Amino acid sequence: MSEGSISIEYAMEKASGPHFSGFRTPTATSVSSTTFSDANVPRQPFVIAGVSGGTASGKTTVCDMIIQQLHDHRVVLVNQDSFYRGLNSEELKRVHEYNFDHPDAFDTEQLLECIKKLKIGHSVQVPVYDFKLHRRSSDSFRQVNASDVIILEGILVFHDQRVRNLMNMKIFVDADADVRLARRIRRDTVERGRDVNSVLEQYAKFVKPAFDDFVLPSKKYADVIIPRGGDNHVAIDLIVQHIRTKLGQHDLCKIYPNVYVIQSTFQIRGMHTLIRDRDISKHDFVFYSDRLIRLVVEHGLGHLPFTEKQVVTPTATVYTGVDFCKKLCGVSIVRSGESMENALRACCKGIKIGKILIHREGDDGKQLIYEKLPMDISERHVLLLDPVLATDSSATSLQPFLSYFFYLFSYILIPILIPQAPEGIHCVCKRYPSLKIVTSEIDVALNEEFRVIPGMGEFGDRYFGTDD
Ligand SMILES: Nc1ncnc2c1ncn2[C@@H]1O[C@H](COP(=O)(O)OP(=O)(O)O)[C@@H](O)[C@H]1O
Ligand SMILES: Nc1ccn([C@@H]2O[C@H](COP(=O)(O)O)[C@@H](O)[C@H]2O)c(=O)n1
Ligand SMILES: [Mg+2]
Repeated sequence: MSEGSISIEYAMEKASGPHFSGFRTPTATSVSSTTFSDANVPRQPFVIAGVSGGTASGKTTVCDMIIQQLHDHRVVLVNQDSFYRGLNSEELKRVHEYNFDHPDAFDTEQLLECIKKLKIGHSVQVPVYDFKLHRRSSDSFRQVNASDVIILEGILVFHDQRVRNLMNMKIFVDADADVRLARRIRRDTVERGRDVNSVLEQYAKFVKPAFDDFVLPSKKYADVIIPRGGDNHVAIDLIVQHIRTKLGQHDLCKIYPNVYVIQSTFQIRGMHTLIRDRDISKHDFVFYSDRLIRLVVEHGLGHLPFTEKQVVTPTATVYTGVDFCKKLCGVSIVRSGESMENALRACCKGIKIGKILIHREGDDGKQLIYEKLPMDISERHVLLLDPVLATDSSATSLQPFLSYFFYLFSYILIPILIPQAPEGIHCVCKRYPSLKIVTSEIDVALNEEFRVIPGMGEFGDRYFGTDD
């Protein structure tokens, strides 16, 4: 590898930011003069979730449910309401003419500053707002510590682009307008010191027009829309599961900088949901596995070193780009690794692909019994194809192969894998820190029978149709 290629690889990695969305290791500047929540170690949130929706749609209720279900993680809630500007005496005299539903009613600069601080691991003091007096408490604040998950909730949290950009996930809580109005009347008369007439008047004059002008137009930014709010247990479970998965991956990525999890989107979650479904048809299992494999392979190729390359465009200008790494080959672990060969061939024209077969005898008597590898493999980067790295014992079964290569050659090996168990990743990463693992998802754990949970069954059998 030339010096040039190293620096380009480094520059590209640097430009592409953290290897896992939302997580950034603390820098010297981010850890200056601050009180940190835990033992002076700045905690960086992994997930910043925005929850928006009309008044009384159930935002606060949904957030409470998410927080309750994520009880084993550190989660904090920040309400946009806390950033209402306090009214001055003139405004207070004519409070019925004040529009609390307009974006200008909030101190968005202060909200931004607060979320940015939490994002880099600082604790913040959030104002306490009084809906009866329409002002902030002058002497009390709520201390919010940086956490793994920050939920920002409010009618207009998607309105300002700068606030939106801080979110990894945007949820819109939907409910019929008449249901919301009925709830609002009940809540504001019981909890916010209003009478029915004032609620109805405020609703017609300000709340409904502002919903149409500002809240509803921001719904398009949502990643997930929850109809029926807190009654929609399925949607809330899915969101909680998604956050849990991301947090589990986050921990591993923190420990091993050589583990790369492709950024999860709801498309990718959807594909995992399908291939994990035991009732999916064989045809669909293969179809969605192929789609996922292709994504992982493309992502893995992005971690290979590049060299700089200049081309002349049809407009006779020079474009400075990069050249693909040419010296590579695949090695598939027979049999399930063969399911990844087509994707690799589709991405790398004419690529050489070798094979190894690891025969398993009992729990620890693993041995390599077959290998057919390209003659010049020592000059190539190797993409080791194995779709599932489950137990640490299955990871150990790769060790004869890995040790063999590391003994003979000193180049980077890049296995490409889909759903993984943390135990397997720990085992391989600890032993081979210079190897890179690229995966689409990491499972929660292994159960007592060493099966991956939630898992996806025997991948090879399901893919090649030998599971019945
Ligand atoms: N699914 C539901 N069924 C019945 N009442 C609900 C439901 N969701 C919320 N509420 C009630 O409606 C009111 C408004 O809900 P809240 O979660 O505070 O909405 P938001 O934060 O969107 O304004 C509260 O009094 C709450 O208890
Ligand atoms: N002093 C205030 C401040 C706000 N409001 C109303 O609260 C609504 C937002 O809170 P939700 O929990 O319903 O999202 C908003 O529609 C304001 O009209 C208020 O009445 N008085
Ligand atoms: Mg609320």
